[in-house]
Amino acid sequence: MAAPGQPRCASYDAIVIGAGIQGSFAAYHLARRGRDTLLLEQFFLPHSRGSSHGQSRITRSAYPQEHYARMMPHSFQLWQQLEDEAGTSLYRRTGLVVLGPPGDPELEGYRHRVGPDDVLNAVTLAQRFPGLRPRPGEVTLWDSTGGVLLADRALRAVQDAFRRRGGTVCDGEKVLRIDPGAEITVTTSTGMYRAPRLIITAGAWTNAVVAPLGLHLPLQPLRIDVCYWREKEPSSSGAVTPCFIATGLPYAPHGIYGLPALEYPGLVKVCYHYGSPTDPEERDRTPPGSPRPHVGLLSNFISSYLPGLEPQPAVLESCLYTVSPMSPLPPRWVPAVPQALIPHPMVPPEHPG
Ligand SMILES: Cc1cc2nc3c(=O)[nH]c(=O)nc-3n(C[C@H](O)[C@H](O)[C@H](O)COP(=O)(O)OP(=O)(O)OC[C@H]3O[C@@H](n4cnc5c(N)ncnc54)[C@H](O)[C@@H]3O)c2cc1C
Ligand SMILES: O=C(O)[C@@H]1CCCC=N1
Repeated sequence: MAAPGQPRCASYDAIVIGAGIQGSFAAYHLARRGRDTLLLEQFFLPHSRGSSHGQSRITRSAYPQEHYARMMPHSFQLWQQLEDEAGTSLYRRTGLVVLGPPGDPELEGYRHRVGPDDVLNAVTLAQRFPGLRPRPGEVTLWDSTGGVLLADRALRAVQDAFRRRGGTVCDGEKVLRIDPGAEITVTTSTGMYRAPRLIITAGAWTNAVVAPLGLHLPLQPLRIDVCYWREKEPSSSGAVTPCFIATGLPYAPHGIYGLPALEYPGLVKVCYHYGSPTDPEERDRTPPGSPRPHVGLLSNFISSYLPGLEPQPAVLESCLYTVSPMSPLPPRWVPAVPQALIPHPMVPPEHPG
């Protein structure tokens, strides 16, 4: 224990910066492999300042991106593993409808991820998702593995499982400095820690964390309007609609997605899959009356595709995306991360058998 007034300096096998879903799972899997791990978080947990808060996220198999699609079988196994360990359900299988104009590149990216029987005709769509009204000629695809991850519950579950496996969570501790070396030293607002391995999962604050190391990654934090829309007629009790993703909309080039009413009874979450550039520290400092252009395009969409919802949001919350350049990074791009920051070869991931 450090002398009074001096920061304590504890040593670990690994340190993870940022207790969002990425860092919390990284720490949990390190602890599963017997690594003595410290998970550092600047805000007291739980918090709603980053990207992982809220009740719901979509998960699915049908990603146009090959690397995501390839990960998903193992991802579903890992979710099941955590549900079994935590003794709670984290994934609600609702099915997912992807809709868009024939020939839309993103829709075609989905098409070859689903089977021929998963191209829905109007009758089948009406049975599975009665409130959704595609435009004439639009294609609707079905991903039966699509569903809702209970995000807040998942975050608690993985952090609790990490602690149960001997992991240390220090929240309300902001990382101020990283000194690379064979033993990396991490200095926070109240302590100093050392480990041979460091994982940085700081989300929208990543560049603020790595800047003192002379690093700047091409990342752009975005403020996301999280919108919930009231059902004009309460859906029959217990009825859970599928999730959906709408692509190829000229007025919404990044796509629109929706999840069934979960967080707030009678309110359906429908959001635009993009946002406004922001500083993570300024996300909620939008002057009253600031324009929210994405809410307007969502109202337009809802009036046409989801006429059972009131076309004005009943609840408006905020979240953060951190996006990298839309175009694939040139092959030569490798972050010039000091060697000391690159984790030593760890125990290979458990065979995803
Ligand atoms: C509205 C919205 C909807 C989404 N929908 C989906 C979806 O349906 N499906 C899906 O797969 N994904 C979805 N996502 C994306 C997903 O939520 C994010 O990719 C994920 O939550 C990112 O997690 P993270 O841990 O990287 O970031 P974060 O959750 O932001 O975690 C980073 C953490 O690092 C901490 N931190 C930063 N700096 C420091 C520091 N100096 N010291 C200590 N701690 C620090 C922060 O406080 C934060 O807690 C959505 C995101 C949003 C915002
Ligand atoms: O990729 C997904 O499934 C989701 C869709 C909603 C917003 C973010 N990601």
